[in-house]
Amino acid sequence: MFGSFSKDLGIDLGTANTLVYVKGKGIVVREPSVVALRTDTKTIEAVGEQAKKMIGRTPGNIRAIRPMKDGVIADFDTTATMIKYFIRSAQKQRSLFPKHPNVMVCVPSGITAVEQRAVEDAAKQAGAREAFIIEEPFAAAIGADLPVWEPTGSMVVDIGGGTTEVAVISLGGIVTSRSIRVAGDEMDDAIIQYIKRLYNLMIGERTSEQLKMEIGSALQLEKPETLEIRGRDLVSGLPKTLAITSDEITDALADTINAIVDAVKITLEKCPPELSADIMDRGIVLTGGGALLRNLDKLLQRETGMPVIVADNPLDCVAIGTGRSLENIHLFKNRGSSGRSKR
Ligand SMILES: Nc1ncnc2c1ncn2[C@@H]1O[C@H](COP(=O)(O)OP(=O)(O)OP(=O)(O)O)[C@@H](O)[C@H]1O
Repeated sequence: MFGSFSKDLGIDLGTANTLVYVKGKGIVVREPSVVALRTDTKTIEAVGEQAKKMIGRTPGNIRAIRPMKDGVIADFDTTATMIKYFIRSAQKQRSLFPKHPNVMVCVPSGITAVEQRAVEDAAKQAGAREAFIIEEPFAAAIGADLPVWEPTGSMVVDIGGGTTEVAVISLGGIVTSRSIRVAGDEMDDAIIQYIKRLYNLMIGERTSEQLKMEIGSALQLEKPETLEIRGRDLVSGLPKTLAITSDEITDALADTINAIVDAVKITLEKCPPELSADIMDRGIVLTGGGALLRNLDKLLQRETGMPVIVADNPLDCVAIGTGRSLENIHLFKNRGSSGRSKR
């Protein structure tokens, strides 16, 4: 019955990026989770990379939206359209695809049963034969090669765009977890607010993300760096160029990063002692794009006293784990969604 899953799809439906994984082929689609809608005709103008380019640059009749923004499905129809588009993109790349593959979709662990059902329905509407759900930290742990099915504790911290998911996993289940709606997007917002407050300069989301990625750091750098950015002066209303330092970005990100550190500490406090000992041996593993923020591992190590490791290819762990979980699809059939919290 479960003969070949090579053509089934794993979808990491992220708030920032959506990745599609095909077994034996790897990641075949990697695009921003953005949809551009025409407000007058209510039609889709663009999806993915094309739509992301439109953020902050649309005329009145086009709206670029991120349907998954805060880790929840803000808009069901748009999410369904987006899933459909990504499944089609994957199918286009492999002409041998069946029309109706099984689809495993990865969702934030904080979503409600209703939202979970909405994702399953969206995948079915998009042509999936059967749709399965896997929780994000569980998929991240599989993708980071952690021994999730064994009787040993593994801790994963997945810092994405909309949510940070912290989970302790053992024997195929989430023992304890915490999902907070504080992650990369919140960091970008914090930078926007900081620059506005300090310099009366309004910058866009893309510029603040660039500052975070290029000169951002959780701890001050030994050799501070600077980046020139452009924005709109709120006093004169005119465009202005400004050099921002890495120390300023560290300052701007402090509150957001503290919230992530607190989520990790609280999860550790709730962790059964035997599993804490396993985590002490193996270390806390960071995944998701936020794991790439410089020195976040060092800061977490200092704050928790635990070893902290950034996974290889942190941006891909969830998609890889979602895809690999298709190999154990029978477990998902029997149990509903595997990795479901035992809380
Ligand atoms: N080098 C970097 N430094 C800091 N942040 C980064 C870096 N590269 C990517 N990011 C951030 O990582 C986030 C995207 O990560 P990822 O693709 O794992 O999220 P997602 O899976 O789409 O979101 P979620 O897990 O909330 O559903 C974005 O906020 C992006 O700005």
